[in-house]
Amino acid sequence: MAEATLFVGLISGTSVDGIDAALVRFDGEIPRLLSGLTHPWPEPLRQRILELSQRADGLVGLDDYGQLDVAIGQSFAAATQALLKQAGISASAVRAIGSHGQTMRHRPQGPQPFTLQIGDPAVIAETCDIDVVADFRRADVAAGGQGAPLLPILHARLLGRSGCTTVVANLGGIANITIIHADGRVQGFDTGPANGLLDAWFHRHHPGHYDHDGLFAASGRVRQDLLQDMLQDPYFAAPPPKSTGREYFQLAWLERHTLTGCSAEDIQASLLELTARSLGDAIRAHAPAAEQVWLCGGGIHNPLLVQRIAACLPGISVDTTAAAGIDPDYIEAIAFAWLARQRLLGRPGNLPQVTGARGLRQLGAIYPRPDHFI
Ligand SMILES: Nc1ncnc2c1ncn2[C@@H]1O[C@H](COP(=O)(O)OP(=O)(O)OP(=O)(O)O)[C@@H](O)[C@H]1O
Ligand SMILES: CC(=O)N[C@H]1[C@@H]2OC[C@@H](O2)[C@@H](O)[C@@H]1O[C@H](C)C(=O)O
Repeated sequence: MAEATLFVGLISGTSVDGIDAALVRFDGEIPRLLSGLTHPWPEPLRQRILELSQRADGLVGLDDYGQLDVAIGQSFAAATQALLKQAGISASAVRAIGSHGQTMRHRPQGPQPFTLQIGDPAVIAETCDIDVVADFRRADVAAGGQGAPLLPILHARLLGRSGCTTVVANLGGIANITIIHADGRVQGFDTGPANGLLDAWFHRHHPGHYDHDGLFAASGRVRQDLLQDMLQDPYFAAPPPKSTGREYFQLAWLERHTLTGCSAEDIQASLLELTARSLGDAIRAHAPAAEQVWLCGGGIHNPLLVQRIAACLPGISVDTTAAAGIDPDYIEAIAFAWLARQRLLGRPGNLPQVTGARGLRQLGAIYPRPDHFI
């Protein structure tokens, strides 16, 4: 029997801007995006996620936690149904859904390291009548890894070019890079904050979720004293493997620096420059031979951010992955479809040299659809 080739990938990232859903067909090993959409969060649910995922004390009642897990699962199911309707595809044509869920906490260090992605996969399987693979990060963390970033393995397969050092930079809530060295070696880590901090500062001063086209940042000027102070954070110079999240790079982090005398727009400009500088510094330090940088993630729609990143990387060609035929807005959702397929085929999904895990691991747990006994 021919192998079923349609998969759905779902993720809500650290920007919590919406649920990205991708319908993916595999031509052999290569995933092709057939249809994609970003399903909006109900606003109260989005606010709740943002509040809890950044709360320093992490306090949440068990009832609250359980309900949030189910509510997020219901929204992920609704995203899938909207995607299949848009594509004119029935649930029975889809082999499986790979659901990343919503990251609420990421603490891969310490005596009990953990990473927490929620959005009840059983609810998604039951509602959509499709097998679900979820909880992709835990096995890597249990094996001593960071559990993130997970995309480097796919970035390397899709965008690696032998003889050319290539970097893929994702501008999400957090920024992360994959380095594919000319000899094929792959590295990857989170470089620091991106849209999460930009969105939070913007939203404190304006209605709306983000600084559209970077106009607010463009109206301010970069405060070098503040920028240099922020760049002193030990995260930036720490060696990989490393990963971070919104529980660290958030407004409380910004407010630990001296902001007196800085206007709101100066701080927006300085945060944007921090994103560009920390990314550029990481690329120059870890990929000095880089010739090509491919950008993806929501930050590519911020022209000022893209311009500042290119300015931090003189002599390197900087383009979005669209120029390589990969939709920069859906590469993460495509990756979770790909990871679900890896799991069903019994293949590993992590790259130990990236995450620091003790070895290759199958990632994700399977939640079968109602009539599927396996
Ligand atoms: N026109 C625009 N101008 C400025 N910023 C934009 C624009 N469009 C999108 N963005 C930014 O992109 C963000 C969404 O990015 P993205 O969807 O990659 O985040 P994410 O999936 O949560 O990220 P990740 O999981 O990688 O952390 C928005 O919150 C916003 O900051
Ligand atoms: C714990 C977690 O959700 N990490 C995300 C986050 O968003 C960007 C960056 O930080 C990256 O490390 C990761 O997401 C992508 C999908 C990854 O694992 O490659």
